[in-house]
Amino acid sequence: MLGQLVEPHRQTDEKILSVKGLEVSFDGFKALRNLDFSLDYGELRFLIGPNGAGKTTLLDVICGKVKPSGGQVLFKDHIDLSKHQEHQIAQLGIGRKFQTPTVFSTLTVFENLALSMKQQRGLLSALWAKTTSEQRERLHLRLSMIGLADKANERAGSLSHGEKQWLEIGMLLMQEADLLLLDEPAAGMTDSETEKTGELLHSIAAQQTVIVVEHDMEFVRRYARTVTVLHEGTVLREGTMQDIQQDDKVAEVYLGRRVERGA
Ligand SMILES: Nc1ncnc2c1ncn2[C@@H]1O[C@H](COP(=O)(O)OP(=O)(O)OP(=O)(O)O)[C@@H](O)[C@H]1O
Repeated sequence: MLGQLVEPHRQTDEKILSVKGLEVSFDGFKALRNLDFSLDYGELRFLIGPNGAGKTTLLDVICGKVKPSGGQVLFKDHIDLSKHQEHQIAQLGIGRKFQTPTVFSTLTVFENLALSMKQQRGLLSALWAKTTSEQRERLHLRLSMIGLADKANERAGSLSHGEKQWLEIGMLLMQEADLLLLDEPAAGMTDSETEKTGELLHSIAAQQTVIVVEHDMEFVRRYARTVTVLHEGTVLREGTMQDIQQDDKVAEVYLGRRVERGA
């Protein structure tokens, strides 16, 4: 099982996510229109765009919360996500983390992670049954990855906001999701927590694929590899942050209004 965690990325042209001509309508209003988007295995992709651009709606479609009115969303080149319910999509290997952490505050950090472990057993037996040595190894690996190894026995409720966010990311990692969808993972964090989060995203992307929706342009500048800019429900531009910052159209619709250009 541990071998899965260090599996090298595949070298083929296979995409982990491939979105074509995606349309989403809310009572006739097109929140997403003719949107094309694809993601290679092991990518760390930042999704940015002005308010109402469609970022959350795109994540909602990927995780099954919103059904498209047109187009195609393929996971691993062969799974049509529009045909699956939200819980099935989670089981298929797509994990979503919302902005507000939802950890079990009366349980310890370790127990929260153990409960999230991908397994056949029910919740209670997962908590009380003995973990195998292999499972403990996975738990400790994730604990150190999220920087909470020395807080394993503390109640999650006593953690700082940033630590709760990391714990929740760790819980997603325990589910062994292949694709993680993170909504503003560094929101409300201190500077040092923000830095650790940026580093954590990069270490996750060494093994899994990550999409991050982000408003904090300083965070994007520091940690983004490839950035996709959405505007009015479709992709406006895609490229490195440097490309994006130099793009006049992006400056016009987005960056110019939110951040000083070239800063
Ligand atoms: N359930 C809904 N019903 C009606 N309209 C919706 C619904 N959800 C989103 N919208 C609209 O769809 C558009 C895209 O919204 P979305 O939340 O995806 O944008 P966003 O890029 O995530 O914005 P923000 O950065 O402000 O979170 C907006 O105009 C929004 O008002």
